[in-house]
Amino acid sequence: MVESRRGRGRGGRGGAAAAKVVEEEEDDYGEDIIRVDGGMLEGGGQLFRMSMALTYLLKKDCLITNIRGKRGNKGAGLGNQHLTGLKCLKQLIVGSKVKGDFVKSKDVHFKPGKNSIKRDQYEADCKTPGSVHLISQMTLPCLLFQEMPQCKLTIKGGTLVNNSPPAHSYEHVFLPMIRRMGVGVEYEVKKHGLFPDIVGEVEVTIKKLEQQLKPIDLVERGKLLGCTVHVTTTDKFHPIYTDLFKPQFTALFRDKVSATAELTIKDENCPIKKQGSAKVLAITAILHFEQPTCLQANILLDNCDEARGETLAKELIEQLLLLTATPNVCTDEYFADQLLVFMALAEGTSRLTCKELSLHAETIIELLKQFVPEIDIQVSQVGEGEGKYTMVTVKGLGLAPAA
Ligand SMILES: Nc1ncnc2c1ncn2[C@@H]1O[C@H](COP(=O)(O)OP(=O)(O)OP(=O)(O)O)[C@@H](O)[C@H]1O
Repeated sequence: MVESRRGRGRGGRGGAAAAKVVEEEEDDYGEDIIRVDGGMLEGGGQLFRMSMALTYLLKKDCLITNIRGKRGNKGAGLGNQHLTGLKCLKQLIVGSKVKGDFVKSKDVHFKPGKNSIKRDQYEADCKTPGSVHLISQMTLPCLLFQEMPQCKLTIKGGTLVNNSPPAHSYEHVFLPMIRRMGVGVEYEVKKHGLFPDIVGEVEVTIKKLEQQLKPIDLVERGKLLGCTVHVTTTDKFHPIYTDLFKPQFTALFRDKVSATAELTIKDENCPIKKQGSAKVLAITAILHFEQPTCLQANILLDNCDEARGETLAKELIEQLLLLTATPNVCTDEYFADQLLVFMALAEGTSRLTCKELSLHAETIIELLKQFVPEIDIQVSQVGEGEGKYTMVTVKGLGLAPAA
């Protein structure tokens, strides 16, 4: 819940820890502070990251308590990746202030004030394979509203790690979608980062917006044109890809998904130089449609053994079948939540369709409403029975670029 200082008692719902922060910083709180319960709905890292990004974008200080409150006692509080993102944002926004920026911290008070992003480069180092794309999730929307013409972020961490966008989906599905909205972004994987001990590196260069973001309309996809499958493995699993996976996938794809769509399988093995103990097999399948839009499914196995490789193609095909079963679904469950913030910032009305709204997406919608109570976001169900899907319509705020 977001309430102004006046609207609530001392300490608020964050419990004892939150009360401590409040007491320590009594004088720091303005009328406009947004208070977020970091354990609401999905209650994980994404809620923290987007709270911090919206704090800068909407120029409202934020106190987030109970960070990652749904991750249980062991997981709660800031992890390495979340902290690296926060420090990156703090450094980029010259003059901003932050309290609670340490590992395991459950409360963070972030005060960008009226300060803006004035650095044209920064290196964020996770020191572990924490997801570089999740650090980018927090920083990229902010960097659109920077003072410099562009900013080059070097992010060190994981590029193919579980529960986060894998490199190929990020590059070939997510970035093209936001480019359509006017985002100027270049992305390059310098080295893949893998669980448990290979720290990789990407370079993301983001251009300052010259005009407001354009809305996007992702409600029709048209004919399936083709499927690209990116297979990345550490050396040991190369034979699975060549001898077993490729023919199996080809057969299943032709049989069940489309007999005419073109199938391209890309061996992405080369960029991985084995340095640690990682035994990763990462497969991302991207379906390309006419309109244009892309749907993706991915599988990532840390600690893969050869027997597991045999069932992978079938698992991936199941995911692709689910994605293609409902006509007009244009985003998968993951990228729907990641697009919402851009839609909210754009000038005009954006729409997206997905099979079902994920809890991550519901959480972002709730967070946006907390930051901007008057924002107009409608969620509706379209169709019936098996063909039913969800449409989200967002009337964007039309945030103006930095002067
Ligand atoms: N397989 C996937 N493909 C694409 N995006 C993904 C995938 N898995 C997760 N994501 C996206 O990554 C983000 C994960 O957010 P989440 O809060 O779960 O992560 P986190 O920072 O690791 O925190 P926590 O450890 O608290 O879960 C979401 O935006 C989600 O949509």
